[in-house]
Amino acid sequence: MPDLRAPGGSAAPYDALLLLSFGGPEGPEDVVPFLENVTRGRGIPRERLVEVGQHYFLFGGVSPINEQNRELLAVLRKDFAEHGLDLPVYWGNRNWAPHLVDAMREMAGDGVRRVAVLTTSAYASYSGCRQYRENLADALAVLEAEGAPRMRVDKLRHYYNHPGFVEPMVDNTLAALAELPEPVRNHAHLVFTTHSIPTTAADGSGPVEGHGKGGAYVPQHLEVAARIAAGVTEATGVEHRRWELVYQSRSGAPHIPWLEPDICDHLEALHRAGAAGAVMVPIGFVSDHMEVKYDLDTEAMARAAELGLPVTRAGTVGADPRFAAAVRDLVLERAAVERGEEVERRCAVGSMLPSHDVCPRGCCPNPRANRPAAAGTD
Ligand SMILES: CC1=C(CCC(=O)O)c2cc3nc(cc4[nH]c(cc5[nH]c(cc1n2)c(C)c5CCC(=O)O)c(CCC(=O)O)c4C)C(CCC(=O)O)=C3C
Ligand SMILES: [Fe+2]
Repeated sequence: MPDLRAPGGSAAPYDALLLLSFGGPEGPEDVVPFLENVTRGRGIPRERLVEVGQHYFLFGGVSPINEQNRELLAVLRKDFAEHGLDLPVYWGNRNWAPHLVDAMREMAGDGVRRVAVLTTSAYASYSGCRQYRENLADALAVLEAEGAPRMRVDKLRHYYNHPGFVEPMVDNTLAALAELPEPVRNHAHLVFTTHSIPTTAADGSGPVEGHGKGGAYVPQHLEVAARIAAGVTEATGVEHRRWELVYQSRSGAPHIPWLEPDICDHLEALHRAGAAGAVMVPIGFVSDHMEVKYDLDTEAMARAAELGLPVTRAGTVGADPRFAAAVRDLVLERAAVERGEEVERRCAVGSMLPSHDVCPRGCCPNPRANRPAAAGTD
């Protein structure tokens, strides 16, 4: 079979890669309109919005996410150029400029007709998967209404178990362990964190036939956590058996059940149980954006300091060159599939299979309404 990573691999039939992300405010005047975009029709209590607005104002109204996506774009373009992959990379967001629809309009104007899409979410869930597909359908509808030529979008598969995602996280966890005082290091808990979502959303995530009750969201995270813990154990020779998956950034009404425990409650429980210390490993995110800078570095770290519990935090993959190489691998793999070629080697580590290419009917359902979604069976 052809080596997917060989120089000059073909991206045909794709004309472009689109980086599709969440977006964030870039100044104080952006904060409220950004939050309005994020929460439109989602039943988030007003108090929570005021509170989250404060998180942004604490950082001058600037979310780190856009700058981090610019860095990712740069490293993707560099990686593609160095490997003879002639594929332009565009960027659009769900909630803030550069908006998805503007990126799509630009692509259409540049003659792009078929696009591979990378979302900055590695896992299955409504927020991280189908909602982006709905955003793509909305943008395509706008272009159609404007009389633009037809464009086809394909979303690349979930990459949580790609070695280019897991391996940098192992190194980042090792670095965070090394920041702990020596006597704590070998006994520290690895506390993996991800975005809490409503338990009903977790139950419906991923193709139901593949996961059944409980959905794919939690098992996918448990898989990544187990791989990182194993990688750390291998590198240090110290068995890191004590690890947990916990949740952060809960919003929504209090009477609706979301995934638990919360990171801050968990740190308290660790302290009560006499734990020596902990490393927080934010496996749920691709960059150190506001959910990491505020919810972990500010809030959870303050709780740890109150408790006197030594805690450090591992970085996310961000613009790691191995992640960029993984994206290239995913593009070349999918391009080969779309050309009708046999693809024998799909990179994935651990016990779960490489994710599906095309979201099957009914996966990651929208909890509020059945809306058109692109790049899937329904
Ligand atoms: C699964 C998931 C990811 C990971 C996958 C992915 O990346 O897509 C994620 C990422 C992010 N979430 C972010 C910000 C926010 N998320 C909110 C609200 C919500 N997130 C949810 C889930 C997720 N969110 C959910 C179920 C809600 C409730 C409302 C709803 O059902 O939609 C709110 C509203 C206020 C609040 O209540 O917190 C904000 C401001 C930012 C930007 C950070 C920055 O600015 O640097 C990022 C990357
Ligand atoms: Fe969120």
